[in-house]
Amino acid sequence: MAERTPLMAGNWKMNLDHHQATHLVQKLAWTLKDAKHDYSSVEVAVLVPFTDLRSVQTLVDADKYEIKYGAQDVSAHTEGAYTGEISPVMLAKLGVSYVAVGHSERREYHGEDDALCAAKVASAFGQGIVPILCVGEGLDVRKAGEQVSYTLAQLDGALSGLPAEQAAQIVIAYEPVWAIGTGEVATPDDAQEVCKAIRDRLAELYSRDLADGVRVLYGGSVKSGNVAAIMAQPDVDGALVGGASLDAEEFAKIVRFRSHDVGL
Ligand SMILES: O=C(CO)COP(=O)(O)O
Repeated sequence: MAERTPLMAGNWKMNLDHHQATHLVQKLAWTLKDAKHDYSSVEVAVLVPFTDLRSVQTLVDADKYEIKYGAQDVSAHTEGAYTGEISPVMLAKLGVSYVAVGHSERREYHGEDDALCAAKVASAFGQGIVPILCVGEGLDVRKAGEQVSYTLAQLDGALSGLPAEQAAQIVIAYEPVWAIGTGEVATPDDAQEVCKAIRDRLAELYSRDLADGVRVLYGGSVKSGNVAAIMAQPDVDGALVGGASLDAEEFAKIVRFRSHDVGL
């Protein structure tokens, strides 16, 4: 099986202005440095508000931090009369590595559908930015036991037409909507069930080899106290962390999930 470097990505959502962003990234970098964190063993990224990106870029470049950064959304277009949107070209100029696409809050509050997600995935890749495609079911779907088919339909829709070279780079985040910001974390088995189904679908759509190289993250109320059990699942390759990523020490503990077992 291909080696997959775990990715811990903090999704700040609409929190922290550019001053606060600088403080948090600095504190995170120092905390991880003190702990001698090896970024090649667990990759670290923060997905920040657009208005924070330039400040975060300046800091990361100046201090040569290994923390990656990204945005929380991207336009499906590269330029033109799209008031309020942000082009992937602009994001690429700011050195972003990742962009979230299709977060459930975008789907719910902005009516984003799978076709738009597919366009945004293509738009990000067009500028060399890796999309973190978010999928996951709501509570009604979970109660009906249809979480796998529902999530795979979202996956199929957003990957529609995506060439294998790009699919090989994508990151998928399984975020059950009922576990987001609710404190109700999916059990490790719940996370594994859908993350495995996502990987199996990638194998069907592309190849087993490709699927084995794609990172599938879990998101939804991840904290330092529950991350190790979730990461122990074979098909979970990291976490997309909301609330807990706003606290540098807590997020650093999540990044260092492997050290918890040995009490480091
Ligand atoms: O939506 C999420 C990350 O994208 C999860 O948010 P919480 O970690 O706050 O539940």
